[in-house]
Amino acid sequence: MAEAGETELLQLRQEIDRVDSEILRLLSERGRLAQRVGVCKRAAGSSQFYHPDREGEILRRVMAENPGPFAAEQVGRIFREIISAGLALEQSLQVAYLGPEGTFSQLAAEKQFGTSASFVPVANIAEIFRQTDSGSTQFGVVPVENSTEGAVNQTLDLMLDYPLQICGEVELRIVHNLVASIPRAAIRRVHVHYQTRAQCRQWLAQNLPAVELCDAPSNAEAAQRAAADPEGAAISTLAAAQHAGLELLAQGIEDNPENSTRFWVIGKIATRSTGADKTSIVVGGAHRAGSLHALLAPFADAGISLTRIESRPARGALWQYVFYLDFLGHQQDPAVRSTLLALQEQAAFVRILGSYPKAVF
Ligand SMILES: O=C(O)C(=O)C[C@]1(C(=O)O)C=C[C@@H](O)C=C1
Repeated sequence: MAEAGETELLQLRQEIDRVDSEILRLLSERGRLAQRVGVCKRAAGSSQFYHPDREGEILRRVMAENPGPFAAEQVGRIFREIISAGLALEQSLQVAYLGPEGTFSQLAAEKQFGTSASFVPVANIAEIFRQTDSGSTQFGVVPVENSTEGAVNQTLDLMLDYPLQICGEVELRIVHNLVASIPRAAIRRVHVHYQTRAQCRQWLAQNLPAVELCDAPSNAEAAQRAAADPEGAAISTLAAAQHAGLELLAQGIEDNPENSTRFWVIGKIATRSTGADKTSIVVGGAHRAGSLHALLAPFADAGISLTRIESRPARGALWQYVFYLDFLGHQQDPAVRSTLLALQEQAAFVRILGSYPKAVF
């Protein structure tokens, strides 16, 4: 490198060192403030240290103020980590998710809580509800719907079995990767979870038409099986691939580049209104003509946007249904409160599953 260029490089690195020291000073200051918040809460007799509503407000604000050059989502992720590290000084949060390690559920849990929380992988969705209900973990992260595959019915049904509340929402882009410890030309088998296989069908047909596709019970297990198979590859997350000692051969092989999964955070806390919230409810209508229309009319009258409607068979009543509704707004907002009152007059039953800040990024 020319001498002038080298001098500039040295100067720029000195500037970066100076800025890093300043960032560190401010991080420490923020950490101490978070500790003082913890002291205040304890003095007030509160044991609730995690506030997804407050975190949502902070992330929205810094992302809106972001002057660049980083993308707003990157800024959001960095601040999520800072908050997570601060919260770990106040309290160690235990969060149950659908394991094993390296699943999309783990990525979703980390996206919501940052990596300083303690994550507990469990074997199935029902176990996430059990652990959270019994207090073994304070929170759980459960999948609700995939943009390609639709609703996760088990999660919807379990919401009715437990007195837990939805206190957060996570949206995760689902990126699939071909991973292996052998070169692409040597692949004879691909270990893959059936949902992942459905989401990568075209790519597999075009790029690996001759390989055998072997069913695996999860993306993480697919990676483990590929690691033990001298002619095998897997489709998995990068985290699971790393865990299994596999290398990335092709990234982003899902057929639909918008492929996403939505998760709910379940727990025993209520959040306050932040101005950017959603509410989820379950309603059962009378078994008569026009009853669905009657259930939806109060929302239309109040100008409240429904973001999702899902029906499930009602238990113990043949050919009757309950409806899961998600809509914008918080149950503390006056318009939502009066709409819920109007709805209660129409419906056989209404259960509010929770109001929570909308996914921020
Ligand atoms: O404001 C609070 O209640 C805090 O505990 C501080 C803080 C933060 O770091 O900003 C930490 C954890 C909460 O989930 C929300 C915010």
